[in-house]
Parts: sequence; C-alpha cells; structure tokens
Amino acid sequence: MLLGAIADDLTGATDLALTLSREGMKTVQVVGVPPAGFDFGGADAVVVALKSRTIPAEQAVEQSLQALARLQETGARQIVFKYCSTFDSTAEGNIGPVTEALLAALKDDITIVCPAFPTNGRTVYRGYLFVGDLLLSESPMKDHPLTPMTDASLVRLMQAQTQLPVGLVPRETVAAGSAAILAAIETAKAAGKQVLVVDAISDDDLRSIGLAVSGLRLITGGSGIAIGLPENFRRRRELGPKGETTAFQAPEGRAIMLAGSCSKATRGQIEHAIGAGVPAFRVDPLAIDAGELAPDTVIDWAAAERQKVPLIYSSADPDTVRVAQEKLGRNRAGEIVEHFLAAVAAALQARGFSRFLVAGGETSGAVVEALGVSALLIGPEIDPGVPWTVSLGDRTPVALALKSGNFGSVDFFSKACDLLQ
Ligand SMILES: Nc1ncnc2c1ncn2[C@@H]1O[C@H](COP(=O)(O)OP(=O)(O)OP(=O)(O)O)[C@@H](O)[C@H]1O
Ligand SMILES: O=C(O)[C@@H](O)C(=O)CO
Repeated sequence: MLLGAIADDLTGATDLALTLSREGMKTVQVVGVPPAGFDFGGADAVVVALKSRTIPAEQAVEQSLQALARLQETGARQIVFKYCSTFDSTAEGNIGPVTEALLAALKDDITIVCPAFPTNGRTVYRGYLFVGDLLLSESPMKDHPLTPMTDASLVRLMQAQTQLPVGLVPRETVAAGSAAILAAIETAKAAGKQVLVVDAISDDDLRSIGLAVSGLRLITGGSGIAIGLPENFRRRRELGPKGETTAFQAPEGRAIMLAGSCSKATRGQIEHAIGAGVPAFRVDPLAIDAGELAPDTVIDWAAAERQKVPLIYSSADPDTVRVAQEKLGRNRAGEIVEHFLAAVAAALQARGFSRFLVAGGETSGAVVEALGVSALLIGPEIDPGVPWTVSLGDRTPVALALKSGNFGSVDFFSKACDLLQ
C-alpha cells in the first residue's frame, strides 16, 4: 500500500476514493477503522471512512489516530486527511485538532490545507474559500444544519481550531509551479509555520501542489488535493501506469433513494425528481419525535411502490430546519433523522432491496452502518465526486451511491438509476 487516507465522513471518503482510482490507484474504501489483519486485496490506496466531522474533537482525534495506526501497519507511505471541500467544521474542530494530532503522530513539521475542488466550483484564492462565485460564508453553507460556515478565510478558520501557526502560500507562488511551491513550504517551515493554506483555482494548480508535497508525510484537504499524488508514486516507479479499472457489477434488485441532506443542491434534486413523477415521502423529525411517524409506515409505503424507484427524504429548507432544531436541539434533530433513515434502509434491505442512493454524508454514514457494510469497491462516476460503489465482504452485496450533499447535477437521482439499468 502506498497511500493511506482518513476521511471525516463517508461521502467524502467515496469522493476521494473516486479521485484516486481515476488517477490509476487500485483503491479500497473501508467503513470505520478496519480490524488488524484486514485484507485490502493488494490495494495501492486505502481510504478509511470515519464519521468524525461533528463528533466531539477528542473522539475525532482518537479515531483518526487509530485509523492512522492501521494504515501505517499496512505500509502507507503518505497520509491524506480528507475533509469537506467546504471546510465543514466548527470553532472546536474537528479539522484543526485532527491535523495537529496526525502531524505529531507522523513526526513531521509541516502540512498543507487545501480544500479546493475546482470541478465542483470550490476554489481557494488568497486563503479565501469560494463556492462557485460566492465566498463560502455567503454560500448556502452558511445555513448548514450541523456546521454553518460563516467565515471564508481558511487561515482564520484553521487558526481558530489549532495551536499550530498557520500560514499561506498564495496563488502567484502556486502558478509559478511546484519548485516555487516547495520553496515556499521550506521558507514557511524555517519561519516556524506548521500549517499552510495553499491557494488553488484549477486542476493544474492541484497537480503542481501534488508534486511539491511529495515529501510531506501528511497532506490535508478535499478530494482535489489527491489529483496530483498518485503521479509521485509513478515517478518513483512504485505505481504502474494507469490501467484498466476493476470490473464493476451491481447486484440486481430493487432500489431506494434516501435523502437527509438539507443542502440547496439536494433540495433542488428532490424537487426535480418529484416534478418528474418520482413517488416521494417526506419525513419530519418533529413528527418522528412526537411518535406520529414510525419507520414501519415508510417501509410499507416504499415496499408497495413497485413502478418507480421511491424517494424518502427529510431534506428541508433552512427555516424548517431551524424550527426543528429549536425544539429538538441541533444534534438531536440530526440524530433522529439519521436513525430513522438508517432503520428504514436496514428494513428494506431485509425485504430484498439491494441498491441504495443516499444523499448526505452523515446520513450515508448512518445508512451504511445499518446495512452492515464494511468496505466498498469504487465503480462508475455518476457525477464529479460521486461514483456507484458495491459493498465488499461476506454479506450479500449491495450497490451504494453515496452523494455528498452539495454534489450532483439537478437530475442526479434519475441519472444514477439509469446508469445501473
Ligand atoms: N428536516 C431536518 N431537520 C433537522 N435536521 C435535519 C433534517 N433533515 C436532515 N437533518 C440532518 O441534517 C444533517 C445533514 O447532514 P448530511 O451530512 O447528511 O448532509 P450534508 O451535510 O448536506 O452532506 P455532506 O456532509 O455530504 O456535505 C443530518 O444530520 C440530518 O439528519
Ligand atoms: O469534499 C466534499 O465536498 C465532499 O467530499 C464531502 O466531504 C461532503 O461531505
């Protein structure tokens, strides 16, 4: 194994695993820290998907260090800490504390922060994170149910979460190429900086950064930062040329769509699907909490919908989410929905459903855990950052499309279903 990655949520892990496999690394994604001796099937890269984005910082650190230990045991030469391309976090973390702990455990002096994912509109300029044409703090991320992002300065955001001194490598340096970036890293290191936000506005920038950081033990960022990393191993003749991708076979069977993401993109995709005649059931955390809606009602409804792939969603606009959170508390509202959708998924699996499309990272984490999936093989790309995957292991395989909340075109759901026809 050459590259080990630790992702703070499941859809983010899948996004990264897709990037690495597209760049020619045989990549396996595992759900949670794998047991000692886990067979990674000769993978070049292993991505450990945690669900650590919004848990208490000390737990996120503990889990990330466990994942690191397993990846090191398996031979990883370089570690990527993958977080969201919109830097989803709070003032307490968990990006800062996890970065700090991984850097210390890897005994290195410096790392980079680069959430840029230009294909999906995430760019970093002068240390400010943009989502499309908007600063992060003006984008729909300001209304995220769990991690509202109200500042766009990555230097400020990161410095609020870590004791390590944070610096910036500006675009001019990045545009000058990998030697200039490497020189900037060395200069910053000599000046005592330990975390460097690096500007990137294009995939070319990301490839230059990838080359420049080939000697760092820890890289942190979105999936974009991985674009240039496989080539470093190829240059050192540790990785073969980009070859055939592993054959992908989705299990036959019924499909279900589950959405817990409240992102603008997911809400648009739901509206589009309903407009196209998809049977849809909206679940409301307040109704669940009041005992007015039980999983069985939704399970029976979905099982009876035989004509089209049904959609079950809790996704709601920011005002509706706010009302639920005021009554239930932010985390409890989220947990109620996650448990509900996970219970529905597990019951439908027991009734023979074998294809699951899930929108939202936290939601996907809950669903995948309920389905008992421990590892995933990456299949065809549906939209940038979102592949179909198939579960690996002893249990009957299921196909999973785990969509990051903000990813995917407006017709994502029908596109995903059609791809497996
Ligand atoms: N109607 C609702 N009211 C309150 N909270 C909700 C509601 N619907 C969903 N949630 C919660 O909002 C959170 C959404 O997070 P999730 O990670 O699933 O989506 P996302 O953040 O849009 O996706 P990603 O992390 O991939 O960007 C979950 O905890 C979910 O349970
Ligand atoms: O980087 C992203 O935007 C996604 O992979 C993600 O992490 C969403 O949860």
